[in-house]
Amino acid sequence: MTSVIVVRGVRPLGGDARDLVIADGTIAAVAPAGGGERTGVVAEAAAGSADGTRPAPLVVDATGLVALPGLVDLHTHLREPGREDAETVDSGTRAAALGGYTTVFAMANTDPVADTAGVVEQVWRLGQDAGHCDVRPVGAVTRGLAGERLAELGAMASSAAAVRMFSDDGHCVSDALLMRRALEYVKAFDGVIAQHAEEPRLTAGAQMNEGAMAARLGLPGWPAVAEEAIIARDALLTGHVGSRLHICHVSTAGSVELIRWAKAKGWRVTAEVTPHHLLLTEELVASYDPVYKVNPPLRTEADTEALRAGLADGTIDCVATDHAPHASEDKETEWAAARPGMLGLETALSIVIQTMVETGRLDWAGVADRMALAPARIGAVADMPRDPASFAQVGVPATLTLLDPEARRVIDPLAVASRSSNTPYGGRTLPGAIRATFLRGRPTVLDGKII
Ligand SMILES: NC(=O)N[C@@H](CC(=O)O)C(=O)O
Ligand SMILES: [Zn+2]
Ligand SMILES: [Zn+2]
Repeated sequence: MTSVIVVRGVRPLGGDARDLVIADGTIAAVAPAGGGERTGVVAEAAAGSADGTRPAPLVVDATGLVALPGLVDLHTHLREPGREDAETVDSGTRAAALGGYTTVFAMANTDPVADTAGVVEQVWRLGQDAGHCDVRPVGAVTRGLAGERLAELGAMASSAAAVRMFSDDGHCVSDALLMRRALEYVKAFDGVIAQHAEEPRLTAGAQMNEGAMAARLGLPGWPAVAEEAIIARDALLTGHVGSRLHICHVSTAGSVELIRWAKAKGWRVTAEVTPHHLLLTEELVASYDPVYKVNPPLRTEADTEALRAGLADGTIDCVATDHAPHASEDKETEWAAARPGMLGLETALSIVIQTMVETGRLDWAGVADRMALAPARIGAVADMPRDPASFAQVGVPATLTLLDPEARRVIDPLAVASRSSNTPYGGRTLPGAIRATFLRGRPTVLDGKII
């Protein structure tokens, strides 16, 4: 039996209202809102069939909602295997679907580390079993994230998980020769190395952004140059070997300049920025509340401005959450002992609306590009259209999310889908709310709730 869904009155990328008919996972018909009743396409779908061979469809009233392509997160920590008390593949992908995501890339810093075909296949299967969104495992670059010997990159690439992105995230691949070898290795299958850019000698003992604020608070500083030195080095390396480099969680104005320079050279460098680095600044550290402790650290207002400008002009290709759940015993402690990292999946789109849409820096097509199309290209996600408009056209897989742009919601850390509660937005009122998410025609979220 074919399952049919009729989405009424939705505005793809904020444009004119449309009725969409979804059948067998793909978009089967698109008509001006209400117009399909006259031409019969939507009316026929909405009626089901009299003889019962086709069931009455699910009708979703999407009046006033904006449709975007299903969001893609290149940087999620799902914590399984190893720290299932903080997050599981199931709980993390529920959070993802509720945030409008249909694909997440699961970082390799689990226990055991995702450095073999066995572990990446396990994570990939857990994602399939949970069914809330596609899970694409990221493989470790080095064995055990130890930075000494390359992991089994080829075996992970040819495994069922078909790994294309490799990262030691949490750690920097600081050895230049190892980084060069990794870049060379992944060229064979057009893979990409995602670098956590942090020169470890320059950040030993660091607790927050280096500068006047750190001096005032008496906390050891994490200088911008520790990030920028690695970006410059790796851009040169990737240019030299002709491979693909992706920079994780870019956090400084100087990094944006370096990436602009590398792209002008024609080198294959891409970059992501997190929602929290677009919005939050180091002033929050004055509270000594570890919910604001993150790596790289929150920076200055000038940095957030440069990051917003870089994302707007495409120097920074995409937004990635760096969703980093931590159990309360690892977070609710004194600043120096707390683990770095914050939740992101359920609030990312809201923060992008606040920092990029409401400020006039991106329209909905721009949001679709930076949160879905560009990350899909970087991570080699199949089935993503090449231009923002075509995700809601006849014949394409119905992988999309419906957003109420007028909604306002107050974030309650205890009411999130994630197993952890370390959101930095607790008590804040954020714009926008996801009402529904569809993965290849199957609803994963309806009425703002997990299916
Ligand atoms: N961002 C963080 O502060 N923490 C991440 C690791 C990382 O992204 O570097 C984590 O795994 O908790
Ligand atoms: Zn990192
Ligand atoms: Zn991370």
